[in-house]
Parts: sequence; structure tokens; C-alpha cells
Amino acid sequence: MIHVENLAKSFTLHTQGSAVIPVIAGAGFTVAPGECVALTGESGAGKSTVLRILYGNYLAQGGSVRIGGVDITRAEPREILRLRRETLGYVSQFLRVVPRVPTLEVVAEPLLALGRPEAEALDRARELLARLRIPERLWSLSPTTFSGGEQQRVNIARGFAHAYPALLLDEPTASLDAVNRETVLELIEEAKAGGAAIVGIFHDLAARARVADREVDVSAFTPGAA
Ligand SMILES: Nc1ncnc2c1ncn2[C@@H]1O[C@H](COP(=O)(O)OP(=O)(O)OP(=O)(O)O)[C@@H](O)[C@H]1O
Repeated sequence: MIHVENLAKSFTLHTQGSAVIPVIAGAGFTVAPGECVALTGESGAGKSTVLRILYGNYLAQGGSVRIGGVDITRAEPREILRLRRETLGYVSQFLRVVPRVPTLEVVAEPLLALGRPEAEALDRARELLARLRIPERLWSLSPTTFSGGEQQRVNIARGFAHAYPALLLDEPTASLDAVNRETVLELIEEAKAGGAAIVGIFHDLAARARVADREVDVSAFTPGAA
């Protein structure tokens, strides 16, 4: 489902004499449907960079990333947006809040964007908000004023609303309490059971051990590494 081949990424620091910093060279791995691969490696090794390239946020200098038949490194922005709507989900710790949109709609929105019936989308949103213990009295309010932990859980609910065939997770359990962490791990396990191919960064080692089938150490792709 996710095929990364010979990926290369360097950053050019335009404000610092156009210095070029090579970060990733020759990165390659594959993730099958139903499989979860954890990116590992020390801080600065390039885990977030790889995840951002996979989501189409960073342009790679070489190689390919095929997800659901689309090569992200060469796709038009329009194709990337379609892929993100239908095929490729991304869950981070941070909610990008749209002002004035009620929480229930924020969570239902990925399903509504796919043309799913409104009743079905709202039912799924209610189910996820309840599972993630967002009090019902908050569902009609915008999450703008919610606590950090509440916003994080709204974001997770939104990220799992649609059963994406490919899913990127950036520390999904970071700073959650034990009960909500458990719910998120269950959501990840359910996504895997439903056939999602998952790539994640997990600093939570117990979470990683539980959900990841394999680890890919990105320091092996550090330019100049032995
Ligand atoms: N936008 C950017 N511009 C310049 N350099 C960058 C940029 N993003 C990342 N880097 C550099 O790329 C390297 C890899 O960073 P990255 O954030 O991918 O590491 P990481 O493995 O995710 O680290 P951590 O575990 O600390 O989050 C670092 O040396 C970083 O300074």
C-alpha cells in the first residue's frame, strides 16, 4: 500500500548562504495493508521529515513514494488533495482549529467531504467523541477554547472518522492520560484490522511495542552513515 524507494531529502537554508543540509538518502521501505511500521532513530535522524514527505508536505529531491497508486513525489497538488481526502490520513497531536465550526462537524467533516450521508457521518462522529471521552455538552461548541488534551482527542476522533487505507501517525498517544491512550491504541488496532497500512512515530515505547509490526530505523538513511 505504501512503497518508499530510494528517497532523498535535503534542506536548503536560504537565509544562511543557501547552505544545503542533507537529511535523508536512499530511504526505502514498504508497508502492507494491515501492517504498522514504526519509524525509529535518535532525535534529528529524520523521522518527522520522512512522515512529512509521505504526506506530501515536503518535496523530496529524489526517489519515489507510492501510496494507493499515486507517486506523492511527482503528484499535482490536486491529486495530493484527493489522495488525502480518500486514501491517506494523518493524525498528529495538534488540532488545526477552524474557527466557529462545532466539534461534531469538525469530526464528521472528513466523511462529509467524501459525500457520505450526513446522518452516518454525524453518528460516527458521536461514537468517536464518546469513546474519546469528550463531554457531550462540548460537541456543539467550537474546539477553539478546549484544553490541549481535549483538542488532541478531537483531532484523533477526526483522524479516525474515515477508514483511510493508509494512515500516518505522529505521536498519537503523546500526553494522553492512561484511559484515553488505551482508546487510541484500540483505534489503531481497529484500523489495522480493517486493512490500513500505517506508518507512525511513537516515542511511547509501550505503545510502539503493542501496535507496530516492524521498525524502520531512519538513521540507516542518514547521508554518510555507515
Ligand atoms: N524545515 C527544515 N529546514 C531545515 N532543516 C530541517 C527542517 N526540518 C528538519 N530539518 C533538519 O532535518 C533533520 C531531521 O529532523 P526531523 O525533525 O525529521 O528529525 P526527527 O527524527 O523527527 O527528530 P525528533 O525525534 O527530535 O522529532 C534535523 O537535523 C533538522 O534540523
